[in-house]
Order: sequence, then C-alpha cells, then structure tokens
Amino acid sequence: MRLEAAAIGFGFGGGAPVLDGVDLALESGRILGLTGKSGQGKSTLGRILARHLLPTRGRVLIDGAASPSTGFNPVQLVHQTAIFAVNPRWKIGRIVSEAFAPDESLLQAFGIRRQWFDRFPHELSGGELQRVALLRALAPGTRFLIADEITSMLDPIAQSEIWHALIDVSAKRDIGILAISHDLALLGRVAERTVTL
Ligand SMILES: Nc1ncnc2c1ncn2[C@@H]1O[C@H](COP(=O)(O)OP(=O)(O)OP(=O)(O)O)[C@@H](O)[C@H]1O
Repeated sequence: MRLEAAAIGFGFGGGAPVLDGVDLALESGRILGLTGKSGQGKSTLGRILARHLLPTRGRVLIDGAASPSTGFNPVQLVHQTAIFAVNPRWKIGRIVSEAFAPDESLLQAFGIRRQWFDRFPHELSGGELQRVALLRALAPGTRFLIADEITSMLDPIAQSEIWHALIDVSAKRDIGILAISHDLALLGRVAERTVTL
C-alpha cells in the first residue's frame, strides 16, 4: 500500500500557508524520515496525513484513492506528549484495550508491564506512557503510523528499545512509518531515507 500527500496546501485560519504544494509518499513496510526546520510544518503535515486536519489544497490518497473518512483510521498518529492523547480518567488497562486486545508478544516488544494496567496515566513515567500510546496505535487495522517526535523526550535506552520494537512491527506487519524528527542521527539509524520539508 502507498500513503500519498499530493500537492498539499494548508494555512491555519486562512492565514499564510504553512504548507504550499507538498508531495510525499510512504510505502507499506518502509520507514521514511521527515525532518526540517522548526515551524516548517512537519507536524501539520503529519496531522493532515492522519486526517486530523483537512488540507486547504491537495489530497491525501491511499493506493490512489481518497483515504476513508469513516471507520477505523488506517493512518494512526502518535506525537511527543502521550499524556495529551489519553483519557486521564481511564486506567492503563482500559486505554490499552480501547482499540484491540494486544497479545503478550506485542506487550513484551514494547516493554509494557501488566502491573501498569491498574494505574492512571499520571502514575506512569513519560516513557512508559509513550509505549502505551504506541501500542494502542498499532491495532490490527493500522497500515501506516505517523511517529511525530515520539522519542525526543526519552533517554537513549528507551529511545533505542522503542525504535527496535517499531522496526520489528513495521517489517512483520508491513506497516509504513513516517518518522518525524530533528534528530538526524536517529533518522539515520531507523529510516531508509529521509526527506527535508
Ligand atoms: N493551531 C494552530 N494555529 C495557528 N498556527 C499554528 C497552529 N499549529 C501550528 N501553527 C503554526 O504552523 C507552523 C507549523 O507548525 P508545525 O508544528 O507543523 O511545525 P513543525 O515543523 O512540526 O515544528 P517543530 O519542528 O518546531 O515541531 C508554525 O509556524 C506554527 O506556529
């Protein structure tokens, strides 16, 4: 499968364009890096690809067709601060099983412990919660993952463990990953190719 941004244009509130004619293509099972200066529109493009925002111009296509606007979103987005992406009143067990029931091997691959399940999000560290957010995004229907600075707040060991698990999942389940980061060394390790916005 192929996720494509075709001639995407976007401006917040009708203001000056943040994105102006951007093209990008992500293939199943591949990891593509996306970098660029701060404020250049990387996160905005990620949100458009995941249909969290509608572009002002251009189209997001999956295998040449408009991406579905109802049902499970095959393009999942995870960003830097997982705490804003989860319901603070739900315990981790409920958050983890919101989209699907992950098997033991996936829990292990992401270093997720069952004893966390009875805690609330604020009772986990940032890195632990980020693992939970990633796991939740990897439901069976996920075909593409937009990973927006997902490990930039984490220590090098956590960063390496998470990316190992993601590289493995991408290969085994043929999931395409867009790795958005300022860290060119990280992108050099995880992505086959990096484009600059
Ligand atoms: N909700 C919003 N309303 C108005 N402007 C916004 C909004 N969100 C982002 N912007 C602006 O859009 C531009 C692009 O932001 P975006 O977060 O996509 O950039 P980025 O390349 O991901 O930046 P960084 O590398 O710093 O994370 C910035 O100038 C930002 O100030």
